[in-house]
Amino acid sequence: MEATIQSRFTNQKLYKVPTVRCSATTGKAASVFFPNGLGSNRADWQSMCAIINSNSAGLIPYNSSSSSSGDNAKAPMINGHDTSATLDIVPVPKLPRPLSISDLSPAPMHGSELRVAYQGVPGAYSEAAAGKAYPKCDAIPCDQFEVAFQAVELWIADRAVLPVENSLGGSIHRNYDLLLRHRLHIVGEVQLPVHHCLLALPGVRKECLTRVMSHPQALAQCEHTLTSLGLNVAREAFDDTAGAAEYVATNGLRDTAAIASSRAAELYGLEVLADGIQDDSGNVTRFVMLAREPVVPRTDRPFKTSIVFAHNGEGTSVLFKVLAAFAFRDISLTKIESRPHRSQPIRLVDDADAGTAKHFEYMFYIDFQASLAEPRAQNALAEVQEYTSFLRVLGSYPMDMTPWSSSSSSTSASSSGSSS
Ligand SMILES: O=C(O)C(=O)C[C@]1(C(=O)O)C=C[C@@H](O)C=C1
Repeated sequence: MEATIQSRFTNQKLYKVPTVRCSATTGKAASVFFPNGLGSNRADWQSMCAIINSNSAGLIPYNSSSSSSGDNAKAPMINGHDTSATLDIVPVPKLPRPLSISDLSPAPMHGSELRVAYQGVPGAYSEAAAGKAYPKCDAIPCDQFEVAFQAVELWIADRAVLPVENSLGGSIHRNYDLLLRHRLHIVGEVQLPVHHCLLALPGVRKECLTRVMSHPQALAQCEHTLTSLGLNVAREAFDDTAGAAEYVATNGLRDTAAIASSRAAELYGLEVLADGIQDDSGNVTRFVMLAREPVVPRTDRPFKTSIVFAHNGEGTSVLFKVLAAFAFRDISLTKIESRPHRSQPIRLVDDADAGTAKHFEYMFYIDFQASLAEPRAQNALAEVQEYTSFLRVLGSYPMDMTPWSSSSSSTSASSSGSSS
């Protein structure tokens, strides 16, 4: 398991192919027991989560031996551009280097501040989200989502803050899949207004640009604006927005712009060619906070609960029954997402006359607006369990109730009041 994509000494990306190895699913059924009336103390709650997680762990173990493609990697030659042709190299200040898989030895770093892992380099929106969730935290950059999960599991970090959905681009599927494969608990959420800028080296004009680099979500969030700015540029995916800015700066690329935050422009010495280039001024990304221990659910403030379940191929009726279990108890759903069932992606149905039908199998993720301390939520889940072959509670946590303001800066670190 090796992933050297960042030089330890120069803070510059080298981009050998990352080889993160993640788990596969086994597909065995698991059961979950919901006592009628959950105890209110931490011990009860933790033992309940342990039951849930031991069941889900049996179904979908996390191990590091099977393969996955990992996050994007890049070679120094991109779309025929020789990135070694460095012209005006802007001096980039020494910033914390993102954690790599190779850094993940379980030696805890002790300190008084909460250590919060995020994916990306300083200046990424995820760093701002970490600051919003935990205002005085020590934010730890990680080069992949997977590494942020492992940093918490191995006690290198106390929390991870990871994006799960964006108002324009939709769900960040990789993190849904990783939530299932790891055993961390969702302990909170923050919603971050995302305000993108077009950044280039000082003196570069828009007309000189042939390429724009950024995180795929950021490229998608600015698609129409790029066209309306008259930019006829190739879009190039990068691991994170600030990483793209750093790459443009350290390689002196005068034909390439990055889409990133104004903080990234300051950090990497780039100029803002255009400000607020997201296609919708209300562009917002929702992040979840992850921890090794769950929070004790409460009823004195708005809570959300996130679950994931699978069923044994009885068509749409199961989904209907699950939704009804919430609807009849007046519990609002705030999100529903489906992902391929990794251990059983396809179900074959033989029909003597018509041949073999191939149905896709899914994992369903649901967020609902209730605390697991509420009997109506416990009863709904007890009912859901009857219809499903696998059920796991990912977390029951305080909702982000920050007053909505689409214009507030994504890089300001105001408290959401939802820290756990
Ligand atoms: O690249 C970054 O700066 C990130 O923090 C990642 C990310 C994402 O994954 O969606 C976060 C917020 C924005 O939606 C764009 C990119």
